[in-house]
Amino acid sequence: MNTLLTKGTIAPPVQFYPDFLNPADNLDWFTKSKALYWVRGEMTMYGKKIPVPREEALFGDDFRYEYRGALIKAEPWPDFLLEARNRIQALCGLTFNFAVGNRYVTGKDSIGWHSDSFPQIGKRPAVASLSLGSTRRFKLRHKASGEVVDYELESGSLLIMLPGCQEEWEHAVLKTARPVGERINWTFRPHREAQL
Ligand SMILES: O=C(O)CCC(=O)C(=O)O
Ligand SMILES: [Fe+2]
Repeated sequence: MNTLLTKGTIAPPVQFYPDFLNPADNLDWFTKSKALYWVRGEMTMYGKKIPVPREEALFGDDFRYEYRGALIKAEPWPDFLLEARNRIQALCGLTFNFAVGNRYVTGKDSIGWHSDSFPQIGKRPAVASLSLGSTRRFKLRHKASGEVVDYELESGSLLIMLPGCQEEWEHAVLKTARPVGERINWTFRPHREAQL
């Protein structure tokens, strides 16, 4: 399965495991993910409050986290998500204490160009991204050159953004007019406890 679409001259600092999950866990974890409590939040754009174009769910170790400007206590890990976190840690030797779930219900749901960088995530973080459900296109754009590299993230695939990826690249899952089913993505991240 070759899911890298564009061959650029600059290789993004990622590790890609297209078949990370076995078929049984793949289906089971998608079903369990869908059954969690998801929230479509609000964000401010040009001074206006608009719905976030995806649903979110946050889980993590027993810490206080800062998310979208608010201090939150992440929900405790569901068993399957802890298992996912532990397997990913064992694979790459990095540690993650927080997971952000994004649920893209239709092709209209998306996440715009951004980097996962804010003080609490620490310097040069690694971020591991596990995809479940429908395939969506994940784009990486090199900040300095503008070069874009696309990955088709199929269900059960794991893409690890290594240190340097957030600093030198942006990423996005853009809206699509193609008929696509629901997709859930989990990003496992390091996160320092927020200071009050
Ligand atoms: O859905 C994805 O593949 C990416 C999600 C993402 O970039 C994020 O949560 O910061
Ligand atoms: Fe991101």
